[in-house]
Formats: sequence, C-alpha cells, structure tokens
Amino acid sequence: MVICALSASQVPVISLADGQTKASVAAAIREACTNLGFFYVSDHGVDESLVQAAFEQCCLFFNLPEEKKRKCLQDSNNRGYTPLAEQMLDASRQTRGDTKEGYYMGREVPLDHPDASKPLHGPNVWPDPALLPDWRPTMERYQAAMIQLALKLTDFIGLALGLPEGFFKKPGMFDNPMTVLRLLHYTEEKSAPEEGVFGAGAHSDWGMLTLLKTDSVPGLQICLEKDAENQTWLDVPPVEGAFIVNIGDMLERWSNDLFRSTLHRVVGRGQERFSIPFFFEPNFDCLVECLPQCCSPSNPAKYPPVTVGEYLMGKLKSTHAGYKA
Ligand SMILES: O=C(O)CCC(=O)C(=O)O
Ligand SMILES: [Fe+2]
Repeated sequence: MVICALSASQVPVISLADGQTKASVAAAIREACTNLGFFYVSDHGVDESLVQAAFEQCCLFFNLPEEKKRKCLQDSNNRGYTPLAEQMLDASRQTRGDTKEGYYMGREVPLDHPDASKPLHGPNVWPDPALLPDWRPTMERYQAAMIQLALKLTDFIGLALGLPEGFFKKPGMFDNPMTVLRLLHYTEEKSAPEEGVFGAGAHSDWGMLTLLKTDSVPGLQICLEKDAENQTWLDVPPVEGAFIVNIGDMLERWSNDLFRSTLHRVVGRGQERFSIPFFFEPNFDCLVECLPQCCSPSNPAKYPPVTVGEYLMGKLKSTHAGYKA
C-alpha cells in the first residue's frame, strides 16, 4: 500500500485509506509538515458528490446579481458575503484588493445560545432561501464533513508531534472549534505580480489547519522563504479527488516552528476559478503556547502565548476593509 507519493509538484499525497498503521500516516504527515507545511490528502472518505454539489451551489450564488449578493453582506461575526476586492491579504505588496469575492460561514450559533455573545459567534447570514433553496443544507453538510476530516487529521498531527494520545481532545481545545467555511470566486483577471495585482495576496493561514478544494483551474502557489527578498514560488495544482491540506499559524506557534505555516498566494491565469477553503481553528478561548515537546533550553519558545480569538480578530481587522468587530 502506498501511504505517501509525490505529486507532480513535489507536494506529497498522503492516503488515509484503511489498512495502514496510524504511526506510518503520522510519520508521513510529520515529514510533510516540517518540510513544506502542505500536503494532499487522498482516500479521505468525503463523498465526491457532496463536493460537486458545493461547487454547483457556488456557481449559482456568485452568478446572482451583485445587489442580491449584497443582501447577505458580511456581519461583525465574519459571516456572509465579501464583495470583490474587499480583502487585501498582503498590504505590503498589493496595490489593490484580491481579485476574488467570497462568502463566509461558521458553525451556526443561535442568538439564545450562551456562546452567541462571544465575538465571531452567532447565526449565519444565509442567502435568500427563495433564491437558493439548497445552499444552506449543502453547505451545512459540507461543513460537517470538513469538521470530521479535520478532527481525524488533528489526531494524526498529535501523534506526529509525539504528543500523548488524545492530546488535542482535551476540553477547551477543539470541543467548540472556530470553523470557517469560505466559498471563493476568482474573476478571470490575470494577476500581475509586478504591479501588485493578485487573486489572493501572499499570506499564511491563521489557524490549526486548512482543507482546501479547488476546481480544476490552477493558481495556488507556495513559497518556503517567508522573509526572503527574492521569493521562489512553487505551483500546487489541483489533484483529482484529493484535498490540499496546510498548516496554519496556531500550529506553527504550538510547535515552535517545527510545523510550518507556509506562505501561499493565488495567481490568476486569465480564467475564472472557484475554490473552497475550510479553516479549522481551536476554541475561541484556547491559549496557544509552545508545547513542552517542542522547546528546550537550546530551543526556547519563539512566540508568546496567545488566545485563538485574539489572534484571529487581529488578522481579520488587518485584512478586511469591511470587517467591523
Ligand atoms: O483559493 C485558493 O486556492 C487558496 C485560498 C486561500 O489561500 C485562502 O483563502 O486562505
Ligand atoms: Fe490561505
């Protein structure tokens, strides 16, 4: 059985098929996360027809007239529609906002739920069900499938870091996770990196891990030198049937940079593109501080402890013109 194979882009494809030991999958994940911070996952158990249904709904939603999409504009909990160019992920290099529009949804938290008073928690902002009756049930099913897969991968990540079995299952860590499903539509505008125009500007993701599905149009690139002047970018093309997985800043901080939260961007090639990243983050109040397994007197903690909520809100404020906490 092949647990891990290299794709055309040198990014490994890791299979979660039954019949292999947990330790061997964890070892493949450790290698991918320390080298690239990116891998593909195959044999993940997510129904392909559900993925297709989500993309079909995206096509319908983004084809609605602008004023209809603006009826479900992003609220203060970061839910709803974000218009074209509303986000600028890399203000240091971009001359205008990302050439994409999006729609954010999180876990549904009814207004009478005790968590609803927390920032970034609350009911979702749904498109009019008379226009898109299948939107909500499809996206809720898709999100549930993503949470399940993310929890499975989080288990493997614990093993990969040499943590005791069930480490990330402790109360307060992922029992009330911050999850964000993001439906994205890139316009056909060709990016012009030298002019500061990008589908999505260079950034690292902010949470624990991201599960990304894209249509068949390439555009995603990663860069292993976060701070270098002359960055080299490696294409991460779609692999049929697989999800792209990448590590976010929270896990980079927990692991003291052992697992990399790698810089990535989307470069438009002159073709419209749809993608669906799912961001999986720990609980809002979870304190992320260097794991004892990842530091020593000769390798002290590189980051001060931070709560997930504090970190995410800082990032939202600095990249979204329309986000008002
Ligand atoms: O659309 C893509 O391929 C990547 C999107 C992304 O990196 C993000 O939304 O954080
Ligand atoms: Fe990203």
